[in-house]
Amino acid sequence: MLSLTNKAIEISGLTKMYKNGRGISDLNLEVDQGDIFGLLGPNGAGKTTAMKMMAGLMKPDRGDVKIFGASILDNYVDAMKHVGCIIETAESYPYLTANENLKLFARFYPQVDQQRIDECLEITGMLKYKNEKSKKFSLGMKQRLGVAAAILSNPKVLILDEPLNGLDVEGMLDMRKLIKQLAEEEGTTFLISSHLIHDVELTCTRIGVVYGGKLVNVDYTQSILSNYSSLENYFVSEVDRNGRV
Ligand SMILES: Nc1ncnc2c1ncn2[C@@H]1O[C@H](COP(=O)(O)OP(=O)(O)OP(=O)(O)O)[C@@H](O)[C@H]1O
Repeated sequence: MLSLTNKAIEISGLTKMYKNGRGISDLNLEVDQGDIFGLLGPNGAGKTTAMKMMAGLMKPDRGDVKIFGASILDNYVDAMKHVGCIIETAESYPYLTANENLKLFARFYPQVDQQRIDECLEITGMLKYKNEKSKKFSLGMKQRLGVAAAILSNPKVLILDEPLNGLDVEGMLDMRKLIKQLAEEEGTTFLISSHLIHDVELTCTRIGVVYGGKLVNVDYTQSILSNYSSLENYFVSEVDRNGRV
């Protein structure tokens, strides 16, 4: 049975240390339903490692992640039922069309039919490219196709690793709009990682600063911006407070 909680994601003591001593340790975090939560941190801070464990792609050394009350360790199938993700890059088969790519993904979900595929293409602005091969797509179009694949099953939680990475200004604006639209209209909860301060500021409702393998602080974007002159200043002060590595 899933518990009736408005906590979309509950992370406790999540730890993964690689043999070289790097990774992420003792991550504790709760993300409410409808939040657009941003993990902000420099390259190598541990964001991708944390997200891989949240999406069940990597086994933690310690700790657990619950998605709507279901543990990824004890109840993986129920936990993952609610999750769509793009970790590292949005992969697609280059010689297949957008539609054919989505049909391949749809095989995992018996309830996803051609109508839902078209809906996802429409939501992500890809319907007009439905029958074009993905090898011809720009990075932004590939990212959008990745999001279309990630939302096929109507997941309540979307985990997106650097979703704005490599996009041009228009691509970023589109992707940001899409994330906000899904949060507002579908109530989707987002966990996003980024090393770009400005992106996180404009996209996320809550922000967690990750630095040197630790989550150093969590706050609402509004509250940060009312206490600091910019998110950049907040970030620098949090990093300094916790000791630079
Ligand atoms: N498979 C691995 N083996 C050993 N070390 C690793 C491995 N994967 C990542 N690391 C190290 O763990 C640390 C965290 O990496 P991670 O990819 O989680 O960071 P990140 O915050 O996502 O960075 P980026 O923004 O560059 O993607 C880094 O120091 C990295 O070098």
